[in-house]
Amino acid sequence: PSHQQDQSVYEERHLRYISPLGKGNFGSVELCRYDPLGDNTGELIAVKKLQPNKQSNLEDFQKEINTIRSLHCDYIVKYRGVCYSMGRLSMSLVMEYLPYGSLIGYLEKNRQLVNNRRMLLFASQICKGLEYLQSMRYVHRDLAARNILVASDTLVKIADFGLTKIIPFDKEYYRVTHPGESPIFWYAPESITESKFSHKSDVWSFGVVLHELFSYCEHNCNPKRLYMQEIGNDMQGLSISMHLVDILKDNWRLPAPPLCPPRIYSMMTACWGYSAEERPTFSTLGDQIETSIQD
Ligand SMILES: C[C@H](Nc1nc(-c2c[nH]c3ncc(Cl)cc23)ncc1F)C(=O)NCC(F)(F)F
Repeated sequence: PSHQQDQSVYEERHLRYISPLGKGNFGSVELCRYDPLGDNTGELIAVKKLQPNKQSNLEDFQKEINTIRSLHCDYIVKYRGVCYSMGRLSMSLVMEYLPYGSLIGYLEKNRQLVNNRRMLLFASQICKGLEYLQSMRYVHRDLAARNILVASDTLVKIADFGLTKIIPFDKEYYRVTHPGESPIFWYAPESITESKFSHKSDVWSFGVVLHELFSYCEHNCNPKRLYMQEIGNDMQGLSISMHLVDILKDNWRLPAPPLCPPRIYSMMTACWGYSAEERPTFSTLGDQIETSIQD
C-alpha cells in the first residue's frame, strides 16, 4: 500500500531481522521485514545500523541520512525512513531493499548472461545518477562497483553515501581533513596528494567503475590488484599512495579489460586525465555512452 512507501518513522517493535547484507564504512546493513501486521506481509527493507561507539560517527551518520533523504533519482537507492531504538539510544537508516545485491556479486554470478550492451546501459544509468548528484552539488567520494546496487536485470542504482560531501558554494572542490582508510585505487591523483575532491574526481572514479564493469568485476583484474602488480615491481619503501601517484604521473593507466571496445576504453582514459580540467563532464560521458548504445 502506498502509505507504507512514504513511511518515515519505523517502530523497532515491528522490525523483523532476516539476515546480514554487509559491512559499510562505519555501519552494517541488514535485511529486515517491517511487519506491523505481524503476518509476514510487510515490506522487505535494508536497515543500516551505526556501530555503537565513536561519537564522531554519529554526526557523520546524521549527515549520511540527511544526504540520502534529499536525493530523489531513479538511479540512486531510495531513502525510506529512520528507526529509533530508545533502548540503545541509537537510530538506524531505513532504505529500499534491492534484491539483486551489489554489482560485484551480480556480475560474478551472471557473467555469461550480461553483454556489452547491458554494461553500457548500467554505465549510462550510473552516469545519470552522478549527473543528478552533481546538480545537487554533492561529490560521492566512494564510487566503486561495490557501491552500486542492482535493482533488476536492467536497472542499477548508486548507494552508500557515507563519504558524500557537499561542495561549498564558493569553491570547486571539497578538501577532506581526515582521509581515514581511503579507497586510493579509485581516487584521482589530487585526492591522494591534496585530499581534494570535486565532480572531476568523481569522474576519475567513474572511469574506474567503467573498468570494473567491462572487466565483469573479475577479481583477478580488479583495480587494486592491477595497480599493485605495477607498483610491486618498483617498490622502494615509499608509501603505496606515493608509488601510485608516481606511476600515474608517468602516464601508466589501468590496461584495457579483455574484449573491451576501444571506444569504451578511450572513455576510461579520458576520465583518467591527470589534471582535473582535462577530464570530461558527466553530460559529455552520458552522450558518448548513449551514442555507443545506439550503434
Ligand atoms: C554495507 C552494505 N553492503 C552490502 N549491501 C548489499 C545489499 C543488497 N541489497 C541491498 N539493498 C539495499 C542496500 Cl542499502 C544494500 C543492499 N549487498 C551486499 C553488501 F555487501 C551496503 O550498503 N553496501 C553498499 C551498497 F549498498 F552500495 F552495496
